[in-house]
Amino acid sequence: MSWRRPLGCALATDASIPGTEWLDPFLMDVELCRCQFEFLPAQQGATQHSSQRQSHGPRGKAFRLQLPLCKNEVYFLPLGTFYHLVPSTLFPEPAERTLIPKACRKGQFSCHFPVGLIKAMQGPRPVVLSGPSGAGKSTLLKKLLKDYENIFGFSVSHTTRQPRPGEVNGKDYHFVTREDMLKDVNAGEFIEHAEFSGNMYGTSKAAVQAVQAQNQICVLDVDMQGVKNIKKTDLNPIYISIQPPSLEVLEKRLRERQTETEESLQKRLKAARVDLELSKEPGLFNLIIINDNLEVAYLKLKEILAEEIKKAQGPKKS
Ligand SMILES: Nc1nc2c(ncn2[C@@H]2O[C@H](COP(=O)(O)OP(=O)(O)O)[C@@H](O)[C@H]2O)c(=O)[nH]1
Ligand SMILES: Nc1ncnc2c1ncn2[C@@H]1O[C@H](COP(=O)(O)OP(=O)(O)O)[C@@H](O)[C@H]1O
Repeated sequence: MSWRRPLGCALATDASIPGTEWLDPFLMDVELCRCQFEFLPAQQGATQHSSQRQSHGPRGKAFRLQLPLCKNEVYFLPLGTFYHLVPSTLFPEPAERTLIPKACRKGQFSCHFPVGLIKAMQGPRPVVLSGPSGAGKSTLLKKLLKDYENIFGFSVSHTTRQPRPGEVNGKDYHFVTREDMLKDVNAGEFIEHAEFSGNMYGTSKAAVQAVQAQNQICVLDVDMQGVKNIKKTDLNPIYISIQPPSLEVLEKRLRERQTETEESLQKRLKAARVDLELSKEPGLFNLIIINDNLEVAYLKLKEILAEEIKKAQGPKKS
């Protein structure tokens, strides 16, 4: 077989739940944490892979396990007499995925997992890039997406602002009317949304899921309101603020970019002052990068993301 043995782990479940006694309770001496989970039929999942939609033998469809703590799906893998819980990123060919016994497909289970495994299953964390307009977020992001094409994926936001020359609908943004965006916001389709410089911006659930379904590190470019709102979700990203060396430099860059009217430029500068002030809040960002020299800033960005990049690259196939 072409896959590596995943982190060894079996499950201990509540003996009170019928049908789970086959799960091996050998987790006697590992560090444990407890969490609730639920089996969901694959077709109800928001982040299905096409392979999951296939039928997997006489007992029906493959089932995925959605753990509140985990971004990745996980599967049961029978190894000998034990059932091992493994993240889908480590999984072999779809045909080798196992089926979960019928009795376990419904309801809530209480399980014990080794903390290390939970961490492994969480996969790479998303990344939030924030900072004043004109600080260099898009420039750094584009470099990252180019150098790590299959590792990072951009969460394409919605906005009501007009496209700039060269911007592509569906790639840079989903350009929408305020009416449409409000409708979708009210329908609960957004993780967060904000008003910036007279326009609406927002991250849809679908935008993040589209990236995560590819097992890529999801990168979000959001303003300060976005940062605060994402903090209230369970996305658990790494927060990075990209900042200019000074407001004067910021103004110069924005003017030279030639994308703004005098009015929108002034609005951006005003927002930048507030942004820089708010970003001083301790703990708000994991890292603040002063983008003076682009190459130096890019190196710092890669440095803080090194661990996530390694996780996303996954174990070497043997
Ligand atoms: N909250 C939030 N802010 C966003 C989103 N997308 C973009 N922004 C922010 O909106 C602001 C304006 O973006 P944009 O009009 O593209 O101008 P630019 O940042 O100067 O290129 C920037 O601070 C972005 O980080 C989003 O989905 N949510
Ligand atoms: N380190 C830098 N030195 C000089 N110019 C820069 C640097 N970083 C970005 N720029 C330029 O500044 C402008 C604003 O950068 P951009 O990436 O569009 O910012 P943001 O996405 O944060 O609004 C762009 O014209 C970009 O080419």
